Amino acid sequence: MTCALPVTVPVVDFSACSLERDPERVTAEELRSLSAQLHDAFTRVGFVFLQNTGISQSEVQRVMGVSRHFFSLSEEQKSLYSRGRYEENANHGWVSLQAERLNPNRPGDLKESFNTTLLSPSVLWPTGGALSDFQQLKSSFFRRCSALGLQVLRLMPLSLGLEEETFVREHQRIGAPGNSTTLRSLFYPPIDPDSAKPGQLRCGEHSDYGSITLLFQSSPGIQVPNSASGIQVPNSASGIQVRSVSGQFLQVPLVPGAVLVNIADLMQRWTSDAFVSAVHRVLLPPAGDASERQSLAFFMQPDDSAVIGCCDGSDKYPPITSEQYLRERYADTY
Ligand SMILES: O=C(O)CCC(=O)C(=O)O
Ligand SMILES: [Fe+2]
Repeated sequence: MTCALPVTVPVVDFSACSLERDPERVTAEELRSLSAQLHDAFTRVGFVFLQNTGISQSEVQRVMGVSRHFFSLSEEQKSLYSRGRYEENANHGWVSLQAERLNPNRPGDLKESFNTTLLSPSVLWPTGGALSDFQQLKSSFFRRCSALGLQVLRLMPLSLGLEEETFVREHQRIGAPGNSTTLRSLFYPPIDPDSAKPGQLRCGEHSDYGSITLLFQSSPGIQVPNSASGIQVPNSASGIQVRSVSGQFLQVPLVPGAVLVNIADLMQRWTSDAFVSAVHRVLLPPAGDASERQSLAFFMQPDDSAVIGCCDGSDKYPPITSEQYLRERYADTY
């Protein structure tokens, strides 16, 4: 019998491995303790809040601010930067409202987004006026998130009895062709719930695709399953789908200054289900709430050619390349 305890997302003090700290000065005991706290969160909930990471609230606000200016451009202007225009990586660029269904059984999500996947010189960036530092802010935030994400990926193997570089060595090409790690700015416009289609959400139920995701939110909205012990993992050819048996969700609070980190599907496969890639979603605002919402998600993805098997040596999931897995998931979404 499973006992469905209500879940809260743990909050962990990350100062020992903050980007501000000299990595040479971190003690083995600090690494062990942080790794154990991540292990607890990732096995029970799949989500954790990290405080004192070195990424400041003002940095986050600047990136959200410049993103907001971009979203206020006309459709015609934004379409110059549409997703799908680069051969080096199809994911880079702007995605319009309702173009994506993260839950393929629902109408298109009521969100717009801008994906930064490539930092290469071929990229056309919006410029001028309020967007003059768009490229600089996005590129530098991308690099900061990458540095933080790699710190987390370096801590994770320790608690699993694996070698420190196990996950990091498959993330060598972040920001370059051959890796699809993406910084995504999301904009959820104000909604009149009466005009939404039946079943339509801001962001439908889904799990993320890659290794881990870092999330920064302007206001609460994201929901996770409210019961960890009811999680089941059907093993299907097209990928993992994690659901809480109860089907109920918990509203994640906002922890000011903290980064929400979650496990994604390829990491769940990699760890033979030790770490949980939990389904999450963003509902429409309640009736009468005309506020907009923004978030920044940094989706870390192993290099395209990385072959993800099970690191415990089991054959619970067949090996799959990072690129193949991502391609299958995009096919479900668009
Ligand atoms: O905007 C959010 O808070 C979450 C978005 C999300 O889960 C996603 O884009 O994968
Ligand atoms: Fe997500």
